[in-house]
Amino acid sequence: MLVDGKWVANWQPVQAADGKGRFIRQTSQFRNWITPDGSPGPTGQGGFKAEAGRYRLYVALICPWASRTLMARSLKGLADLIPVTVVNPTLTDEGWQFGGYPGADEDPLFQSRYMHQIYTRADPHYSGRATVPVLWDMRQNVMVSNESADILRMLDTAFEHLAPSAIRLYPAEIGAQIDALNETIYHQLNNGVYKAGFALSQQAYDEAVTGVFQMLDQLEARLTGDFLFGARLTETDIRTFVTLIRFDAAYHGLFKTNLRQIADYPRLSAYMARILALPGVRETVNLDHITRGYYSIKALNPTGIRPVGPDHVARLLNGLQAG
Ligand SMILES: N[C@@H](CCC(=O)N[C@@H](CS)C(=O)NCC(=O)O)C(=O)O
Repeated sequence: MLVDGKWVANWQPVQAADGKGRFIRQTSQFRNWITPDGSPGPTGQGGFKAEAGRYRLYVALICPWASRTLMARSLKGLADLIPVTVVNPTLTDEGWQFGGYPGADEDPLFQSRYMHQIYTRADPHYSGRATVPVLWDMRQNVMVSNESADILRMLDTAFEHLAPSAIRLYPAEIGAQIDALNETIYHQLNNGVYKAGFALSQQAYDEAVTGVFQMLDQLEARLTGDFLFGARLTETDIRTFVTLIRFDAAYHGLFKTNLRQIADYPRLSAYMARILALPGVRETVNLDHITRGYYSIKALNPTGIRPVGPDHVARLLNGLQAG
């Protein structure tokens, strides 16, 4: 991580835990919003007007939080307006690295070697982890946001006048319900799998894994329609999908969330395939980056050996053309 702009200690997945060995995820620090006219958003500073080609999204294809934003970018038809840079999936001692792997990009803006250099460019005294996603303003050379939940929301509304879209990921009239379901899914599932995988005690693991499967059971029961809120796709579906698609291939083995697989849940499996088949979604999923990335986390898998299966995820993805 960075302390006062300097990289300290080799990269470790867990830098913070509570007294009971529970993994604590850090809070994002760059919280500005792009808006249609550059007026300030709910947090941070103003001055980030929606413009074609002005902003760049830095992502890792292994990362569910980054993939949320990639999916929103695709589904909202913003691919031509917001270019993307993909980091190398392998976690190094200095965190995310650019280039050097099929499907990974060099940093086109500053030729940085590591993602942490983007953070010190944004703030020479930054202290914290150098996470993805990062939304970067190429006009002012500043970081707009490193919080995927906020980026999802701004992509939903800010560019509407430049790229009108029939999809509304956060319809105001069900906003409160979306917020409430997001919250539970985040704690029990999205971050729940990480809490299981990065637990430093049996108790912390037991608590986390119980939450994960309670959530999956609840979602299986809830899914009587196409999506979690019935016929329309919302951001909650995106936030759920990114965890489901990684589950059998990575979390089930590496994070020990192995009571069941998603393949054991008929409705969740059909739901995952339904979302995957939406235009532009398949292209945001790269199974090679996902397995390579997770199984490169040395603290959990010192040899870096990547398991061969399960092959049902690959079959599902290959059935929908390679990406
Ligand atoms: N709250 C952030 C979390 C992002 C995050 O934790 N990303 C992980 C990858 S999945 C990361 O970049 N980790 C690198 C690190 O922790 O050093 C968000 O949702 O945008």
